[in-house]
Amino acid sequence: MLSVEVLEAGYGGAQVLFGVSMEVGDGRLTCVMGRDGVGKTTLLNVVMGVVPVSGGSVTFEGRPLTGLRPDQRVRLGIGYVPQGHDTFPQLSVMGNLMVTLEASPHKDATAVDDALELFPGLGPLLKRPAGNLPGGRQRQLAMARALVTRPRLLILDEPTEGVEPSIILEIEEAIERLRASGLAMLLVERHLDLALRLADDFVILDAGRVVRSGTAEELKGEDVHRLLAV
Ligand SMILES: Nc1ncnc2c1ncn2[C@@H]1O[C@H](COP(=O)(O)OP(=O)(O)OP(=O)(O)O)[C@@H](O)[C@H]1O
Repeated sequence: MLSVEVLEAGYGGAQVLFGVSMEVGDGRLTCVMGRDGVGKTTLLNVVMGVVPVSGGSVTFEGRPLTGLRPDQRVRLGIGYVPQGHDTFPQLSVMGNLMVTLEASPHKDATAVDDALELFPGLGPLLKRPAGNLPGGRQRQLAMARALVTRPRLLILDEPTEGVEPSIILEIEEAIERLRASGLAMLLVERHLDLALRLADDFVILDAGRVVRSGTAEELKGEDVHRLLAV
């Protein structure tokens, strides 16, 4: 579904990713892990076209993404939930979802119902300005917005970072349900226990290079903690 090959990327003269190759298979969840600053977010931003590549390629469903803008990648079927609160803070929860629906290629309102069904905690908050919601609810809204576009690949950058424990559970459940529905996902997650519960496949980065990759089963016997410890 998503194929990254021998990717080189960075910011100006500062190279961050060195020959990174990885895949997300149909209906599979691939988790990218690694210490702070190893290039996880940069990898996601390259897939979305936010950071340009200086070498290698990114292919989605057999189509090279080179030269496509982020919004064009969304239209092709890639949903992206970046780190932090990716919502329109002044708009209500429903307003956030409707704006996204209007910008989506399909304009099928049942996509809003489906997204809200996945996050029942948002139901009583539909009229509240997004910027006034607790952090975890904002994160759920950002995920709901990405889902309204009906992506075939969903990219999540640390969806549980800074989120209240009770809402972390809800987010984990939502990711499990999306996985059961067959949605392919690319996830950056720093909590190894959570990642091991959710992921089919792993990619571990260190200093911009892939140092381990494989299925969750293959990785269980390895000393993964060593690669993630600060
Ligand atoms: N916009 C930017 N301009 C210049 N350098 C950047 C920019 N964004 C990130 N970097 C640098 O690129 C490197 C990789 O950062 P990146 O955010 O991809 O790491 P990460 O693995 O996602 O870490 P974290 O979990 O801390 O976000 C770091 O050295 C960082 O300082």
